[in-house]
Amino acid sequence: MTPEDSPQAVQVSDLSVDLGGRLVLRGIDLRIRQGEVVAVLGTNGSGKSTLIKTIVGLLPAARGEVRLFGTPVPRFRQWRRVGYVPQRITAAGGVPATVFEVVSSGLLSKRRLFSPLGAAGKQAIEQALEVVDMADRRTDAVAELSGGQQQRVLIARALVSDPELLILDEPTAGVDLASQQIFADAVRDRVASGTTVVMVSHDLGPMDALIDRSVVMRRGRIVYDGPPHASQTHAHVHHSHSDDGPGWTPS
Ligand SMILES: Nc1ncnc2c1ncn2[C@@H]1O[C@H](COP(=O)(O)OP(=O)(O)OP(=O)(O)O)[C@@H](O)[C@H]1O
Repeated sequence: MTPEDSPQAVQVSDLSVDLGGRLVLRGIDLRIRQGEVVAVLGTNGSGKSTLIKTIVGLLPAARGEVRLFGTPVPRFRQWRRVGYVPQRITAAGGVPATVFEVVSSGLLSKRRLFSPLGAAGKQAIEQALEVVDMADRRTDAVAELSGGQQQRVLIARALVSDPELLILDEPTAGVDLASQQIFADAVRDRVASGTTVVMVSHDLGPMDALIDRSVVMRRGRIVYDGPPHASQTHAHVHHSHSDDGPGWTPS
């Protein structure tokens, strides 16, 4: 089987997304094969998070479609195959929840709602908490954690179901270097067993070595898709903090 024939984890076809009457994504085509590790790069406001949210079904397509493992997202039900770490938000979302509860929500689609967690589930949660070094905080309220610690809890929630596809939107923003390294090691182990990774990042840090391919966005379009090192001139943009400025300043 040639790489072109291998199964697609993500297929984005002619995707346009409208937010508040503005076309934020325009005609995106992207195919990600199972086992690939893809970085999505680009300036602030270029549409990276919008693309990620549309891939996980949080935003509707105005035109075109997204398929996960061959199924159009509106009909996709196998969410346990997908782990998603959102761009930094408060993990608690205003609801009082402990670290353990938030991580256990990553297993919800694996078991029926309200059915008790089995021993295997508990063990998976403990392992995910160990990976992010939060096991000793398991009974603490997430709202009482620091921002970086909350992000580590979200990472544990995404890893706990051992998903085939990890979709990460700046997963380690605000996370210290030691924790970034621990997370990169956890992702490397999963990649070695065939997990597909799509990751938005402004600073790949220890993840850099894992990337097979980079996609660079600008103003809602893909302007580069290829080997990571050739993307450097496009992407190592020390950002103008606006996509309306004169454009990129390659470093
Ligand atoms: N709810 C919304 N309504 C209208 N426009 C929006 C909305 N959310 C985002 N946008 C706009 O869509 C564009 C893309 O935003 P997006 O968050 O996808 O960018 P990004 O590349 O992820 O940026 P960053 O690097 O800053 O996270 C921006 O111009 C933003 O202002």
